[in-house]
Amino acid sequence: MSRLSVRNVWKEYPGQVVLERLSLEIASGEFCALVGPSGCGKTTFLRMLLGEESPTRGTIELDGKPLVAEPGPDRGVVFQRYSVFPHLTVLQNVIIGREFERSPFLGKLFGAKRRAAEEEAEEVLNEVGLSAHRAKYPAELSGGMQQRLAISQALIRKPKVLLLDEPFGALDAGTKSQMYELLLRLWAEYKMSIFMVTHDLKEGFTLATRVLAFDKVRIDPQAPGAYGATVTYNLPLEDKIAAMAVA
Ligand SMILES: Nc1ncnc2c1ncn2[C@@H]1O[C@H](COP(=O)(O)OP(=O)(O)OP(=O)(O)O)[C@@H](O)[C@H]1O
Repeated sequence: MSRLSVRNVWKEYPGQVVLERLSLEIASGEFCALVGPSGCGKTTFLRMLLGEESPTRGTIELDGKPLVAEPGPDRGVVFQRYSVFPHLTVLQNVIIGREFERSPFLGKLFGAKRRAAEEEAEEVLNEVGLSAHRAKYPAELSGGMQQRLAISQALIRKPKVLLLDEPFGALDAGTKSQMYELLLRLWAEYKMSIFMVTHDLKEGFTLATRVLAFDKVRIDPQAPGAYGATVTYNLPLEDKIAAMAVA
């Protein structure tokens, strides 16, 4: 389960209100697309969900519990630019996703735990179609393959919530549509909630069960930082939600 409650959340940086009066109730397992003009705080919202940033005011709860102020294993994240480590092989890159989760300070796993992590990594690579490339380094992979690797790093932690920041922005159209199929399959299989920032409205409507549009409703031309953005449209895509309930 991963029900998200956002209650009257504000996020301010010195001299700038980024987000204001944000209130949302998102059911477990939904796929939300976050859209809106550049700089309106979509990434900031994702970073609050990840625990990298805290709200200045208001509360965010996951399954009725306040989000802890640091990234937890229940949340995985994938950015537009590949977050993979260039000096590690594909397999090692996935295992490290597990190592960071288990012991963020000590890192390495040994013995039976290491073997179990290797097996899990092999399984995830199989899911995303990268098994045959397990011994390669990221530089030897295409952009789409690198993004599949980044998704694998997040998936090995079996997150309840997957956060995606324009994950397909750098990919060509053909690779994108393959990635859409993969992501929808993984979403159904892992039963995660997904929050995905995208600049591509069509992508949002294709993939998501709910589109959240961020924008400013108040603007003071003399003081551009005085007001923040909020969710101006919260559009449930009823047919997709119905399909999700059946699956
Ligand atoms: N750590 C920070 N300190 C100060 N200001 C910040 C910080 N992080 C973000 N901001 C500001 O918050 C605003 C929103 O940034 P954010 O990256 O969330 O927007 P966005 O909607 O994701 O933009 P884009 O679509 O261009 O990626 C920007 O004006 C940015 O400069």
